[in-house]
Amino acid sequence: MTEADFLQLPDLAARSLGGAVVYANDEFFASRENLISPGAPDFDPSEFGHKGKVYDGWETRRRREPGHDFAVVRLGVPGVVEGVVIDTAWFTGNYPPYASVDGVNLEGYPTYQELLDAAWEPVLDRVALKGDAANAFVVDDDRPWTHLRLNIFPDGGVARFRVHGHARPDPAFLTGTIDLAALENGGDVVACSNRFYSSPRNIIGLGRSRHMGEGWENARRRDGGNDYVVIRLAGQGCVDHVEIDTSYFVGNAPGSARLSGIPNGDAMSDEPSWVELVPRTALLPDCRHRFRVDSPTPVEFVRLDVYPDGGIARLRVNGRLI
Ligand SMILES: NC(=O)NC(NC(N)=O)C(=O)[O-]
Repeated sequence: MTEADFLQLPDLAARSLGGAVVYANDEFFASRENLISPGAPDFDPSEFGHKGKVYDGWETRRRREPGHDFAVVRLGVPGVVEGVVIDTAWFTGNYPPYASVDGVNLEGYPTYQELLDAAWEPVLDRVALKGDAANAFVVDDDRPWTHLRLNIFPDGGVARFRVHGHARPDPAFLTGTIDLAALENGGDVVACSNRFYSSPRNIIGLGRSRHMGEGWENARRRDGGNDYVVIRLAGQGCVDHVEIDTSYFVGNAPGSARLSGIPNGDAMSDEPSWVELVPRTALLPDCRHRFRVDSPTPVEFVRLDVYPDGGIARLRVNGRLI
């Protein structure tokens, strides 16, 4: 996989997916939690605090003894890592010259002490970093991890740590009726007609959106066609009921929408065999719509068509894996 490819995959460490930075051996200058903050890091050249220059990142003190610094990240959902970004934005005279990444796959809810004592495995061997740069590295390892350890050599500051890959949720929690499309359950967006304002992946994220920017918003369409998003479900499943949520899309909700499924897994085929899950139905602005689905055919992909364009806050595809 190339850097361009892995950057398209979800960030498994993102706070919005339940990721957390659970430990750092030192965070004298700047807090470890900033590593997984959303968006690009801020920088105000005039801002100083009691401990020095304020950075939107994780920054350790200058080391005066041998060793190196590290931070431990719990992934929001366990997963296979295809690439990491160690972003040293704004760290120039104080970035770490080298970094490496280790992983561990632990059941349950390990304490930080259990994490420190865990048998970590190398995920990314020691690499050279550039200062003030989004250092991207492809990872070639198909083992799933629950936690990653970012090691910096010997010390310094990292603004953001992004962990791109495929979710591999615990199958023990994929029983009964679940949201087959949810990112946390292993669903993901595989195609989308237009992602001009915001990512279509938002519609399968955790929880409800809090404003328009947390949904999927395409551009105004001027060509007579319609916008769509295709989602690979957690696996083959029978759909019971769906939710199409236009919350916060008031002047820019779709006029109507349709949900179809593809049973054979060939979403990219020119002639997939479509199953109608929700026929084309008028939508209201700023409204959670729920629809019962009456189709016995299991599907592996769903396609949401919006007519002609417009924003969607969330799509929930509730059903049972077969
Ligand atoms: N100007 C700095 O950034 N200095 C120091 N860092 C902070 N945060 O003040 C340092 O030693 O790296």
